[in-house]
Amino acid sequence: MQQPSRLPLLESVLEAVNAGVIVVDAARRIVLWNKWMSRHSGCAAHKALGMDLFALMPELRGGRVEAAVTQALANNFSSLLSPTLNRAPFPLYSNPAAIARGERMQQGIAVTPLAFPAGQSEPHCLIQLNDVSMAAAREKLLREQTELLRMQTFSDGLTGVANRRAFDAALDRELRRAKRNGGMVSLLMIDIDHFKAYNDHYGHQQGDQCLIAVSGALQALLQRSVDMLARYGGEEFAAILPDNDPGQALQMAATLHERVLKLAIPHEHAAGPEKQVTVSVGVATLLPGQPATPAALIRAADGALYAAKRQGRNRIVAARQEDTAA
Ligand SMILES: Nc1nc2c(ncn2[C@@H]2O[C@H](COP(=O)(O)OP(=O)(O)OP(=O)(O)O)[C@@H](O)[C@H]2O)c(=O)[nH]1
Repeated sequence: MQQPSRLPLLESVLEAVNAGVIVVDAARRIVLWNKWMSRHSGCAAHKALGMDLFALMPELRGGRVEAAVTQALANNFSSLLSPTLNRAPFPLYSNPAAIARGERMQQGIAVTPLAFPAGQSEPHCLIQLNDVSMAAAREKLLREQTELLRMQTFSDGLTGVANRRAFDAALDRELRRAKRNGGMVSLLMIDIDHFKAYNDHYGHQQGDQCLIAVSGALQALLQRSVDMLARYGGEEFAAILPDNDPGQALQMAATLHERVLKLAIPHEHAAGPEKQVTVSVGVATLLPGQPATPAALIRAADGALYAAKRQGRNRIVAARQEDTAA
């Protein structure tokens, strides 16, 4: 049986394939521009053929696509352009709606020198393009979901500040760092006064709003990236202040205490004379070289908080330095 010519068959394949196919010659003139390219660029083959690729799409000049084409033609090197680094160098659109939105397709691009039998032809270069928009969108969604899960794992659902798990990890990390560098770590335990009475009087939902307002105010005051505010328990918050000495920690405790007062949240059974929500704060500091464990530092700050409660609430008490040591 006589074999039919393979050329028309190859041409049909090139036209039908679900990928962009461009071939340029040594002078970077387009010698092949398949249907996929026409459809997604809006430029028909009869217009593209014979043109310098970089005159047809000037924005490709000086970029990675031009560098890859030059490498292919001059040095016979292939290149794969990472879709992460080169999201959409060609002005290509997935569909008419995307054109209307001005939203380019994200592209996977391979640039390959075309092999001809030695000496038979000047070098040519094949550029293959794939629409990776869907894969990129899926990847973006996955990244967002991962970030959301990470946030949920380490943040408190009600207030959005760090949760106990994140607090434990951060305190451990900061104590290790302090030990390595001979640094300090201060810890504040902050507890809303008579919160049970607040809940009983105003209801649990308003209690939740109170927790959100107080944590938001505290969080806003912790400006350094190394500081961490966490919800330690029901109505108890903890602030880790790396590199803060006892004086600085007391100053920060006073600022936080004052800020909660300024919220002026009415509290019928308040600890202070103003009948508004107040906090008690316990402060402890690990000094350079002082042996300490997270448990010892928490115990010291908690003990100071307990003392503040005993002394009448709405106040700040610092732990004795020897109570901080492990
Ligand atoms: N609304 C609300 N209340 C909470 C939440 N978590 C804990 N609580 C309440 O916080 C209250 C804490 O009460 P206590 O531990 O007796 O302390 P307190 O009434 O604040 O008294 P002092 O700390 O001694 O001033 C309890 O009534 C808990 O039900 C929460 O997520 N939302």
